[in-house]
Amino acid sequence: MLVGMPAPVLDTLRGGLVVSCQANPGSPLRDPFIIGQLALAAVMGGARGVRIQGFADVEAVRAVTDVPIIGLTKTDRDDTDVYITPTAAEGVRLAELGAQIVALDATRRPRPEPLAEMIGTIHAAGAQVMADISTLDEALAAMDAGADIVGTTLSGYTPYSRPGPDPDWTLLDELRVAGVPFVAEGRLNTPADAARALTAGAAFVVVGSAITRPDVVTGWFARAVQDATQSS
Ligand SMILES: CC(=O)N[C@H](C=O)[C@@H](O)[C@H](O)[C@H](O)COP(=O)(O)O
Repeated sequence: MLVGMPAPVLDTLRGGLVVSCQANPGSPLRDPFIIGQLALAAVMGGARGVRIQGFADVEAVRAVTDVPIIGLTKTDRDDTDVYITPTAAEGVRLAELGAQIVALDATRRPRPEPLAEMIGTIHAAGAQVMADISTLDEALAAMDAGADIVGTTLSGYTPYSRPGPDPDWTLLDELRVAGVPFVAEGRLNTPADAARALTAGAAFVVVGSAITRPDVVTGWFARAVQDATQSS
């Protein structure tokens, strides 16, 4: 059984729902004030924590709520495909702004900084580390490197992991059998998916698009309506 460092903040999330409040580039919701309101609405609905992207949004959300924040950056770089919190400096800044947990890319793709060093630096800044992975091997390596928990966030987003559109239920099973503490995240698009993920062994679940990306959810409905129209 692999066990991360003592995890008081992570423990408060155990068995609960975390809502990812992020807006894609170009979305009319991409504004720190709006992300703060989305976070408040999520907490009102029962979210125990929130997952927030970018310094301005973490700062805005911390100003309006005390719930645990999983912070991350999304940084496009020319030198690597790693884009979720690619450097320790970004992780430290997120911690300074109020993220108790920092999420970072722990895939095996070439990375700008060694994973273990990054995790050590973020721990020293007082935050816990959620390692976003896409395969079991990456999860095991991330725990060896000192991560507190892994997240299935990047399954389907690396060229070698299982593609969507469904959640990667196989990966959840593999993590549970291997005894890796994990968060289920990615394409949990219904309450039944979220409940199933907990039954499958997840410490807690993170849901994003289905709750906080109305543009994406509208697309699901619009396509279904269009398909129905064409087949009638
Ligand atoms: C792959 C990637 O960059 N995922 C991001 C990570 O923070 C977010 O865009 C997702 O919304 C989040 O993981 C939740 O997933 P879903 O929106 O499927 O519930």
